[in-house]
Amino acid sequence: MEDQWQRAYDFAVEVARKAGEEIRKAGEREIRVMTKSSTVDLVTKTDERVEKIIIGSLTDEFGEGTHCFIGEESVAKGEPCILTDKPTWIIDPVDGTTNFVHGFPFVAVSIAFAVNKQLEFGVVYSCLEDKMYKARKGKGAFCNDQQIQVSDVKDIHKSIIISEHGTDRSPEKVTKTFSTMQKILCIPVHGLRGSGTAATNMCLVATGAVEAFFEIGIHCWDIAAGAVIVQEAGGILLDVDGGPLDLMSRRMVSANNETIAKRIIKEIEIFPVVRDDAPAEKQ
Ligand SMILES: O=P(O)(O)OC(CO)CO
Ligand SMILES: [Mg+2]
Repeated sequence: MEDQWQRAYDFAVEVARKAGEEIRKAGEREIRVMTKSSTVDLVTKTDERVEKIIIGSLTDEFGEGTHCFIGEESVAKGEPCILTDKPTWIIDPVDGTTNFVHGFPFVAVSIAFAVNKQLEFGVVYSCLEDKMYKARKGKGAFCNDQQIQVSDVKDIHKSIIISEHGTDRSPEKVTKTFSTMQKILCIPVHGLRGSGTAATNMCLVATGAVEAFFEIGIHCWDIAAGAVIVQEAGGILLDVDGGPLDLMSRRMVSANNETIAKRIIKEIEIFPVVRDDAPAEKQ
């Protein structure tokens, strides 16, 4: 049924906007910061509250038990992170929590929807910029209702690449991350950037502001919505080894085209990360 999920898509946009308003208001008050996997992996009451608002709104709309949820803060509290064939919402209530805490102006709500393990649509609301990015499979990608498209640059020397440092600060991983960045910078490319939110980074690929975003260590909720947006804007998604993207692998290259993606992949120093869907004892 072609339009089966249109209501869900439209509702996701409404919910993302409501969540973004909550984040904006919360940013005007004092923010109490807690930590998760390390002292630089930050979380706030706003992350937890906004995730509850999103899941609560979706449950009220679509009924208890009809849809599954993978939410960053629910998983942090022990909920499973397994993608099944059932209709599943993949949610990051506050992507860019560190930015939110510091008032660095890129913070996004990321909501994706998958059925039979295939992403149907994605919504990223960059709430401090008031930019609503959305895309539904086969229907194009939009920012504030204007259709968006990736850049047509094929020459890596004329590109801007985005990446992040992540929250794992073990010296081996930081060394590999910086070594990759150094090699890419010295190709040379026009520039290296990082907005501090994976969801926004992917939207920047989708609008053509940058040619590629890659990262090892991101989670499925950081990239699921952005993945649909990049693809619908004409871009591609790959694993850092050049294979197909695996949403649960915590590794991703998103790019405007294969030429740029493959050139970046040549320079990426891969390090191991624990999959999002690994059993709890391996996390
Ligand atoms: O701010 P969050 O949701 O922890 O996400 C980070 C990466 O995990 C930025 O994308
Ligand atoms: Mg995130």
